[in-house]
Amino acid sequence: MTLRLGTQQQNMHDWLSDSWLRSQGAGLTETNLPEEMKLDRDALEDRNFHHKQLIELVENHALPLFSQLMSHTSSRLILSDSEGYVLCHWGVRKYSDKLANIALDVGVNWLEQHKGTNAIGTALKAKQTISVIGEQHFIKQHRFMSCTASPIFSPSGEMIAAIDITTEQQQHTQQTLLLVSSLAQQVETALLCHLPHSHYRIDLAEQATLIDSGWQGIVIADSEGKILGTNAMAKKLLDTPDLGEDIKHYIGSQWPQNKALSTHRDLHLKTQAIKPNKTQVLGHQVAVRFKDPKLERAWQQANKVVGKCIPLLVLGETGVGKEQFVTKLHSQSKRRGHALVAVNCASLPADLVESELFGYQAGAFTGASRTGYLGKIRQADGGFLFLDEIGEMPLATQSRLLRVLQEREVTPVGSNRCYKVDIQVVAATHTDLEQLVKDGRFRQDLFYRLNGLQVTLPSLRERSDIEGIIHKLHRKYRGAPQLIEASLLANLLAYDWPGNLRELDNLMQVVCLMSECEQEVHWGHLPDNLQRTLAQEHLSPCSVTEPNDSELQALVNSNIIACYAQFQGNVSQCAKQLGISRNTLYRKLKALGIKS
Ligand SMILES: Nc1ncnc2c1ncn2[C@@H]1O[C@H](COP(=O)(O)OP(=O)(O)OP(=O)(O)O)[C@@H](O)[C@H]1O
Repeated sequence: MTLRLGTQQQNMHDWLSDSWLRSQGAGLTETNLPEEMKLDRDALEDRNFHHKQLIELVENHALPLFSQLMSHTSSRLILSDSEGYVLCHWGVRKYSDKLANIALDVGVNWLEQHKGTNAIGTALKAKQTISVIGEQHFIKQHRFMSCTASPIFSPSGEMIAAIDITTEQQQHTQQTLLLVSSLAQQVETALLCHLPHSHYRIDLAEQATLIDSGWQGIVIADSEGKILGTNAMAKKLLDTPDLGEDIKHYIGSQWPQNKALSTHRDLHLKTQAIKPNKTQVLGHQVAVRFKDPKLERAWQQANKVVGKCIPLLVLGETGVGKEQFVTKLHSQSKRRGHALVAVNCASLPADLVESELFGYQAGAFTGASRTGYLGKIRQADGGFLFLDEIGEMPLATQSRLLRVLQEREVTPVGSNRCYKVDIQVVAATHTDLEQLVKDGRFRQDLFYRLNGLQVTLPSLRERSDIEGIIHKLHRKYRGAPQLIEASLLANLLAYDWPGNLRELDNLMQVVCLMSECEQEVHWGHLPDNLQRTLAQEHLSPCSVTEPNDSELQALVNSNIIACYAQFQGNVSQCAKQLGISRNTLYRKLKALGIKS
């Protein structure tokens, strides 16, 4: 705590004047709103993906407390990465619009050199919790707000992010400083507990009353008692133990004891077993990324082949997220330092396909640029060539592409020189390529070339994590915390989603806009067409009682009701117990008149 709050109180004027000097040194002026440095959508998605686990931990460990204490005020909780890019923010929507006017928005960089003295940038620079109140902001237009930010450190001590609370100036209190430090600490503790192979958490303090205070020391150990990580307080109490050392050297050979609470020398100890967690971190990698087993299998398989440069063919209905899947693969691969060049084979003009893909020599044809053109394949050298909608590629181009894939070299249009390329080819389509081959519209030899490994991404209706996705998108688009009406949720879960993630994403964006400032999203917020579709399904004869075997059906119904009661309304557990899908269970419950 002392470390985190640092010396802001004592050296108030030093840090502030230093920061103002740095702002001036960066060429900023107080009266001009600086030009913003903003990530494009894809780059922001990549960063958010990279920090997926951190964002989840902030949502689970910092957001609830923030919402409880601050959600009624004009305030926002903001998370930036260590490079100052805002990744996410939560809180009152109205205030978010006001902050968007000064570009305190996702994807924008708030380092001091871009925005002058401000809590996020200055806390990242100073590596400690900083409050920048009203007039202390360097830029005049920022002075209506007060911000407090604290850096977040990974278990290995690397600064990975900053968490910030921004309020209207008059609403800023000293407690905010304490709150933000505490939120950062909660997230750091959660990161510690998610270390791979973590098995035991040992809390320690000099006084028993401090054990559960949030300011205790924490040591994480594996199943054999080897230390995997510690927080700053544990480092202090145990005199900086080495990672990999046996915890017994520090807290006695009796450990672990049968009882959770114990003492050793002057320390009070509490030992707990950590439940294996699905999202434990492996460096920057997340061991399990997708909750849906089919998608997770596709992801694991795809990762294996892209490491080996084997062509990957990604299949799936339109809107299932094929492009995003490939973007993520690229960002996790060894080739991420090189380009991901996407070619939409459906929208390539037929007469330009060749020059687009293979490039051309200067002056190769009328209208060609004087300097020539490298072409998509050579642009992708060292990286990924993503051939989207491959089923739409004209036959003539298919044979040239085949040659490139076989020879791994390109001859630009109008040239007789070959250029070697090193590319990872990934193709995607929502069409049935094998059928196209049978119909003679797709070359069989090219199909086999592209089909090193084939993965099929599941449609949204097949996915077991659809409820989680609905809530994730709801969190993404809503302003303040908000509920989803249970019957609406049940219907969304039972819907077929022909447009898959694209349709769900658009819908959640619309309903969040329609339900702005309301506490609950309900039917009335749905667009008319979807209301009609869902209502038809709702009224459709989802009969619970089979007419010719009513006794048996009554038994089935009472079994469903008993099971539902036994699991206290937990649909997932109940469906598992009954051996039916969650969607089927929702339909059955609806037909039984039970609100789930
Ligand atoms: N994991 C995800 N979570 C939420 N929304 C997503 C996710 N993946 C994709 N989407 C949404 O679905 C839209 C479609 O994604 P994407 O373009 O990757 O699908 P696709 O399968 O390539 O579609 P098509 O076959 O039509 O080209 C995206 O713009 C995004 O809005």
